[in-house]
Parts: sequence; C-alpha cells; structure tokens
Amino acid sequence: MLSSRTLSKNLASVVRQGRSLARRNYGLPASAIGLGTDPRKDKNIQLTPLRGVNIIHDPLLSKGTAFSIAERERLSIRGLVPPRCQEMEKQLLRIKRNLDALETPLAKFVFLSALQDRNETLFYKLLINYLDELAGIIYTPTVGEACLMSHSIYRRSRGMYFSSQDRGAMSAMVHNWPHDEVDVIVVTDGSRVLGLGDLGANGMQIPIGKLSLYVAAGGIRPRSVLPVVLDVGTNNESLLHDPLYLGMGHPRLDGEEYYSFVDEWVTAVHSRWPNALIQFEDFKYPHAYNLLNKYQDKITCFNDDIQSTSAITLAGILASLKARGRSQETLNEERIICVGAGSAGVGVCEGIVDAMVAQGRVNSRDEAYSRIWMLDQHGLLGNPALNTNDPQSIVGGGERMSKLDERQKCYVKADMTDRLSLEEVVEQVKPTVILGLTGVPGVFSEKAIRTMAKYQEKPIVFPLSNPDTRAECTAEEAFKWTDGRAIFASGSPFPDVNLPNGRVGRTNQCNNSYSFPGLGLGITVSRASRVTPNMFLETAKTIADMASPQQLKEGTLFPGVHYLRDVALAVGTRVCEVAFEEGVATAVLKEGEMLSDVVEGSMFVPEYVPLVHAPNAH
Ligand SMILES: O=C([O-])CC(=O)C(=O)O
Ligand SMILES: [Mg+2]
Repeated sequence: MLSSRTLSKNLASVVRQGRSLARRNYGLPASAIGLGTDPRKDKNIQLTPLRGVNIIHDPLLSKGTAFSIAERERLSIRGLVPPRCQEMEKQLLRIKRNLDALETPLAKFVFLSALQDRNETLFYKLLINYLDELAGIIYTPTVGEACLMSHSIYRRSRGMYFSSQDRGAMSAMVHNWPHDEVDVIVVTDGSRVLGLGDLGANGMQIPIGKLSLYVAAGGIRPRSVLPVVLDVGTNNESLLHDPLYLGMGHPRLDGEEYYSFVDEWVTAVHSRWPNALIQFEDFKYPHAYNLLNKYQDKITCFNDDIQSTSAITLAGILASLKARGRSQETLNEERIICVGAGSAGVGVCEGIVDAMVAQGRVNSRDEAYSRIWMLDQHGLLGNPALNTNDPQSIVGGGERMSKLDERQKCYVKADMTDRLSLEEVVEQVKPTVILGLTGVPGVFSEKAIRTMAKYQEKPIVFPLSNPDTRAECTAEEAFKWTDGRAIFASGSPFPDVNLPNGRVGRTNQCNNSYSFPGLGLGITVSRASRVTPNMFLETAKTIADMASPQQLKEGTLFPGVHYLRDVALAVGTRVCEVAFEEGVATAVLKEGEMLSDVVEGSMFVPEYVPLVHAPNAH
C-alpha cells in the first residue's frame, strides 16, 4: 500500500504541472464566456416536480431516511418514511454492516445493485469510501460472475437495450430515456465480455460497472450516464437454450446487417445527445476495430479495450522501466512478447508502437513493430514458408496468414517460423516484457516464465486478461517462477505475495479503470468533439509518473485502487489540456480560470442536495 503522504506529494507535482500548463490561455479571446453549464450545479439545490413516493423511489433523488423535516413537509413525504431524520453517516454504518454480513462476492454484488437502484447518492458515498474493497465487487472480478449469472439474478432494469427487433425504431426509442443531459454512454454488444466470451445481453453488467467507476472515480454525474446493450443475438448455445435468458434468442447478426444495426443506434443516440462521449466496450475482434475506425473521426468516441487498456499497459511498462532504473525513453530497447491478437492485444501493441515512434528513438514504425512478437491461439505470427519440416502446417499457416488483417500482419516475423509455441519464442527472443491478453488461463507456462527469468534480471510479467480466473498466470506463479524478481501487473486484482526470502512480491492492477474515468472526465469537461491519440499517450505518461522512486523500487507501479479518484483528476486535467492544445475542445474557459480547478470543481461529490428552498433543508 502506498503511503498517502508520498502519493499526495507525487500527485501535488502532477497537479502543479497541470496548473502551470493550464495557465496558458489556449488562444482564447479575453471576452470568452465561462463553461455553458455550471458543472457544480448538483451541489446547490435540486428542485423537482415529483412528490411523495415518486421521490422516495427515484434513486437519483431519494435520501432514504435522510429527508429533512422541510422536505417531508413540502414534498408530501411526511409519514412515508420512519420518523427519525437520519444523516448519511448512520445510513452508511447500517449499509456497511449489512454488506459485511454477506458471505459471497456475488451476494454483495446483488446487495450493492439494489442499493444503487434505491439511492444512488448513498451507493456512491459507500463506493468512494470503500473503493479498495468494493471495486472488486461492482467491477472485475465479481462483475464477470454477475454477467455469467445475470439472467438468474435479474431484479430491475438499468440502462437501455436496443435489440434486433428494434430496427427502424431506435431514433424514437432514445426519447424513452428520461434524461436530456447524457455525458457518457458505455455500450457493449456482449460479444466478448472480459475474457469470458459471448454472453449476449448478460453483458449489460459491464457498462453498468464501468459507469459506476465513471461516477465514483471520474466524477461524472450519476444522472448523466447511460449504460447500453446492443442485443444482436448471441452465439452462446447455453444461453440460447436457457429459458431464463433475457436477450434475443437467435444467433448474432453479422456482416452488413450488423454494421447497419450499429449505425442506426449511433445515429439515434448522436442525434439526441450530440455531445455525449460514447465508449465502445467488449466488442469482439474485428468488429471492435471496424466500429472504431468508422466512427472515431465522426463523433466523440473511443474503444476502451483497444485504447484505454493500451494507455494503462503502456503506463505500466514505462513505470517498470523506471523501476528497473532505466529511462522511459528506452522503450525501443525492450523485447516484448504479446500473447493475444484480439482487440486488446492489437490495441495494446499499437499503443506501444505509437509511444516508441513518439519518443523518436526508432527510425520507422516498422522498426517499432520489429520489437514486438505477437502470438495468437496457434502460436507466433511468423513465416509459414519456414515450416519446412511440417508441410501440413505450411498449408494451415498460409490459410491462417490470409485471415490476418492489416493490423495483425504488421507483427508477422518473416525471419521466424510460423506458429512457434510460446516456449520456443521465449527461448529465441529472450523477451524483457511478456503481456497476456488471451482470456485463456495458464497460457504463461512455468517453462516460458522460467526461461524468460533466466535471461532477465527483472522480467516484466503482465497477465492482463479478466477476470482473475482468466489471467494467463497467477501472481504467486509469476513470483515463484522468477525467484521473486518479476515486476508483476494483472488486469484483475491479485493479493501481494509473501516470498521465501521474507520480502513481499508487490502486485499491481493494470486495468483500464485507471485510464477511462480520467479520459471521460477530461473529454466531458473540455467538451472535446473528438478523442485523439495523444490523449491516450498523455494518459499513459501521467499515470507512469505517479509512483515515487521508493514505491517503484518495491515493485509498486501505480497508486492503489483507493486512489482512483486522484488518478482520474490528474489524467482528466491532462486530457483536458490536450483537448485545448489540439483544438478539439469546444468548452470555453473564463479568463484566468485554471483548468485543473475547473476539472476538480466539476467532479461529482455524493452528498445529499436540498430538494426545497428552506433553512436546514438537508
Ligand atoms: O473490465 C475490465 O476489467 C477491463 C476490460 O475492459 C476488459 O477486460 O474487457
Ligand atoms: Mg472491456
């Protein structure tokens, strides 16, 4: 665990840096008016036309037992709740006790979902206070289990579903959503939920969990987030045959039908909420890339698994270089094996290539590609013509080569035999970094990691698949097979490992939850019209610089999950600056206004807001 003093020192310097950059006036006219909507308005008063039970049962307005006397009197609540006005601290005590009494993570997930559906303010207060403990419930790993079970544990709807039977109706349907202001939409088609594969409409829990972190960590207002599932069917046989399944009971749409379905949805949401950020989540390859390419220059959108996973992984590698006592500028000297050639694998590697090119220490993009060896489920992307002793494999390899797309082909190694196993590649390449983005547990074999550790003093071992049951190796294995020398980060949390020599093997969670909340915050506050590659690069650099030298020495690369809100503020400030620097910001700063203050001031804080004009109304 980081000491909060060191962290705040580091944070202070990041924020200071943000402030000095923010002092530049970005060429804005002196008469510039302030941000159109007051982002702090949630903190003042919230008047409502609703009365009585309609307020009590509205999770965005409800205060449970905390309605003031004036509110009870004037909003027809009197008598509908127990007589004592109980402040939030007491409510938290009761909720936490109830939560602690539950035994399984899934039971806690159901309990927290119910709280979110009753009283969002209290839910977010609890989540922020106990972020360390609860992130693993509402987010990975438990959210993965909740997706698998979603049709069994279903209680109440949250978000919106657009299904194959809604074609032609979407532009009307978007008006069924009750809120005019939507800042962030997280959308999935459930085709590759974490590393768990096709879970169809059950994937809804992922946008819900992501948006809970957008609010808790990124400070986006709860009333302006929208979780969405695009239900184009599922190819998951067991869900198709499950009578309790809640999604469409047909195989997935594909090809032109699929893309025109998504296009109808994008057009519909963009016409109702033209400024909303759309985050594409857990779309399988190649749909994930094709959708990103189609929309990234037209609307404000990004793909979380491709781009924000890439930003945090790059941050992890850069911080690891510092932990090894090297400069971050030496990224091009690393030899990186990436196991996994799907959206996350290719996305992560593209980010690394971008960073190598930006550092200017490679002569070409091709030289950067040459530093990365990529494997898919068949093995290395190599040269089938070199498989001389296995004609079968030449044929298979040729076929497989023809299935690779332009992005994957960049990593093919012409001088190495196609389909080499991971162990063979490790022996030949002697990697310094190994990344796992396969969704296949155990892919990092003992032999592969031990061989890597033979050549590397501090091997960087990142099994990044989620949830923890899909990680390519466990933390314990990574430390055991490297005699405790690994620099370790995983997508889902693993506890630190006690090493035989009495030291502690530090684990890190290298998850896009470190990057997307801040990206969304910066994009929302700057009202960026586009999401640019530089935003991801700068996100990575900001996070890579947050751990102190002492923390790095001990193997800690990032602030702990408890600090996700501070990380989001630092990232949000930087992303906001990038938006202004690159001319994509459409918000306008008042003269003398500092970006870091604007970003911080815009962050949602879960406190009860008075619902009536009255003294002591809350
Ligand atoms: O949700 C997470 O924990 C990270 C992520 O985007 C994924 O694994 O698809
Ligand atoms: Mg994802």
